[in-house]
Amino acid sequence: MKTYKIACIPGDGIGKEVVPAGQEVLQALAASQERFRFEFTSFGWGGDFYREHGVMMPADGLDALRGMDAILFGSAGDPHIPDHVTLWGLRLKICQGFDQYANVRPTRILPGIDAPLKRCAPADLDWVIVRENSEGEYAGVGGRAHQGHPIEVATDVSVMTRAGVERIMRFGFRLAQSRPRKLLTVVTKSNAQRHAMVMWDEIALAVSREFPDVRWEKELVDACAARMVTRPASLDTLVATNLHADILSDLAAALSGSLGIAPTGNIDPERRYPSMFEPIHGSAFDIMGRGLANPIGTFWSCVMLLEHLGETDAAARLMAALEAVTADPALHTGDLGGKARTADVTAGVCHQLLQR
Ligand SMILES: NC(=O)c1ccc[n+]([C@@H]2O[C@H](COP(=O)([O-])OP(=O)(O)OC[C@H]3O[C@@H](n4cnc5c(N)ncnc54)[C@H](O)[C@@H]3O)[C@@H](O)[C@H]2O)c1
Ligand SMILES: O=C(O)[C@H](O)[C@@H](O)C(=O)O
Ligand SMILES: [K+]
Ligand SMILES: [Mn+2]
Repeated sequence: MKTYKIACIPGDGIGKEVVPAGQEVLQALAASQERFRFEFTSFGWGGDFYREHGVMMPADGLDALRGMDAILFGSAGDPHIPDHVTLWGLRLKICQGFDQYANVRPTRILPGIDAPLKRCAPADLDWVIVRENSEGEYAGVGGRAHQGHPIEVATDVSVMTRAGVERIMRFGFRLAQSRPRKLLTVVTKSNAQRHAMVMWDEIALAVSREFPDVRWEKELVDACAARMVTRPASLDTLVATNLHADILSDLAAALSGSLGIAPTGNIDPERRYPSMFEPIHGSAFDIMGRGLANPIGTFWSCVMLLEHLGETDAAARLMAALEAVTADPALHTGDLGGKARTADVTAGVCHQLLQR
């Protein structure tokens, strides 16, 4: 029997609730078959670790993760620590440290979910957003000087490299090619941002020639946001910069019913390092510590984790189990208008796994 080594990093806020739930579901899945088992190692990094040690994770923390087959992550974000300290000290340290340059964010309206768009049938919304995950607006380049003085200056410089754009475009085209519609929307802002985004467009055109069977188009990000609402069925696979895709993917999640449902893979396509899977949401300060968080986004991220490991049958079983649970309104959490608790949804998915 194969053993997969999984690092669990709950982090902060509801991450501490949804990651153990994800672990429980993965354990139930493992127990139901004889092909593989999991060896989980949990890391108590995040805001509490920061209060004790002054850093979100140890300086050599990446070394502890290096030999893992995958990472299951919760959220970085603590009400008492500045958001840029928590995000950069944990999530981005891992994503950038392991060069997980492709952030993949599928969105669908799952069975039983009452999505907010009245003219959008479930079949009309089936997207995958590919987020550039290593550079751009998140390059971390910039600075502040003369703090507090009238002449204070601050910059956040977006940095795009040819190598970085080429590899994410190729990833986007390849993903579009693997989906039935073979349609890619390249999200841009090359009207206003006249240097890097123009290079982004040029590289899209060059890479498109390697994929003659993929239909592709350019769309400005503001128009793309509107189109997601007005013509959802016209979209399929999208590729966008780090920040554009961050925003569009929260919109996509909301249009599919809730931020609590949506999954992410932070993928190193070359498999030099472990990839990291997490719900797209954050710490949810308003509901944390109360057992109210929707764990479905984490479970769907576990499906992506299994797919990444090549366990496609197990992934399909888990997806079917969580779709059976979303189909039952009695198992909807508050974000979906229901009264169920994290533990009810988790038990529901584990119960479904026993029947499949
Ligand atoms: N990947 C990450 O680690 C990550 C992602 C997003 C935000 N953050 C951090 O989290 C903190 C809070 O950020 P925010 O408020 O902008 O976004 P958020 O995603 O934490 O919450 C936004 C809203 O969605 C709701 N929500 C989110 N997930 C839910 C779930 N599973 N079930 C039910 N409701 C859910 C919350 O209750 C809140 O009302 C900040 O520190 C931010 O930097 C971290
Ligand atoms: O980009 C961000 O702000 C964070 O990555 C978070 O919002 C996310 O989407 O993971
Ligand atoms: K998250
Ligand atoms: Mn985000």
